[in-house]
Amino acid sequence: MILTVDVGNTRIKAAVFEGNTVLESFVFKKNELQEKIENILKKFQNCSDLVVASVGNIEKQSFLAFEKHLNIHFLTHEDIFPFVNKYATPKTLGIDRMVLASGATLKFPKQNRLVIDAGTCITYDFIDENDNYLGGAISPGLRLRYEALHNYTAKLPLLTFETPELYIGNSTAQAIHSGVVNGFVYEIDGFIDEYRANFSNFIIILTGGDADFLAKRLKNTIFANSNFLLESLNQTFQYKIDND
Ligand SMILES: Nc1ncnc2c1ncn2[C@@H]1O[C@H](COP(=O)(O)OP(=O)(O)O)[C@@H](O)[C@H]1O
Ligand SMILES: CC(C)(COP(=O)(O)O)[C@@H](O)C(=O)NCCC(=O)O
Ligand SMILES: [K+]
Repeated sequence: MILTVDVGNTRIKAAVFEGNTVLESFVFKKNELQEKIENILKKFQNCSDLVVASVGNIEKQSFLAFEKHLNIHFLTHEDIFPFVNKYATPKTLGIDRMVLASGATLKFPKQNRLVIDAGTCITYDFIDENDNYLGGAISPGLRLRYEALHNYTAKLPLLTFETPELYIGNSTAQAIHSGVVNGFVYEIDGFIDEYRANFSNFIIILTGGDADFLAKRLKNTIFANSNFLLESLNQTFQYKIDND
């Protein structure tokens, strides 16, 4: 059994795998890390390895207390990945994006792949059919857009997500919901159209905290898998064992 942990900038996601099957998945806050992992390990005592990808401000030290129970693998750029990294600044590429690219490469061989992760940020990652990781884009995620409008203006309230009634927002609240939510959806559809115009034989993977919401609203039909990062962590770990 493998325990995978994804430390994002908003939340921590974790899942226990037996082979390729998810036995249980968890979502929690950063200040709950120690307690939640302890509980998971109490419940799943056969976990042999803990595999972590962290882009949040949680470092390897936070997991060392669990070393008496299982092996800790804190993924870094030095690990082995199944793609050729063509990013001009490979050392600053987010480890979450590397794991997503790795999962897409292993799960969908010999085709162009676009991974869209709608989390704190939206990240776009493109791996071509020859397994070259080319890069993509980073933009503010849904919640971050609401917060940015509030934090960097004098008059805009902090709203929580609501589906806009129209694209012509007829009040401050409706204008914000239209700008944030419709803007978010238009952006992603726009990027997908751009990739489609340039690449054929091409798969899109949508994941992250806003994936399910998005899948219903995008004009492009996409299959959403909110566990894709955790599944990719599990697969990246298997790949590391097989190739080290
Ligand atoms: N309970 C929740 N807490 C925070 N964000 C949530 C929650 N449920 C859904 N979301 C959405 O998930 C997005 C953050 O995604 P998530 O995958 O948790 O981010 P990260 O991987 O960067 O930590 C936010 O834009 C927000 O709209
Ligand atoms: C872009 C990110 C902040 C996304 O983080 P997330 O939304 O998953 O919490 C993260 O992948 C990161 O810190 N990247 C480093 C810069 C780069 O990938 O080029
Ligand atoms: K992301």
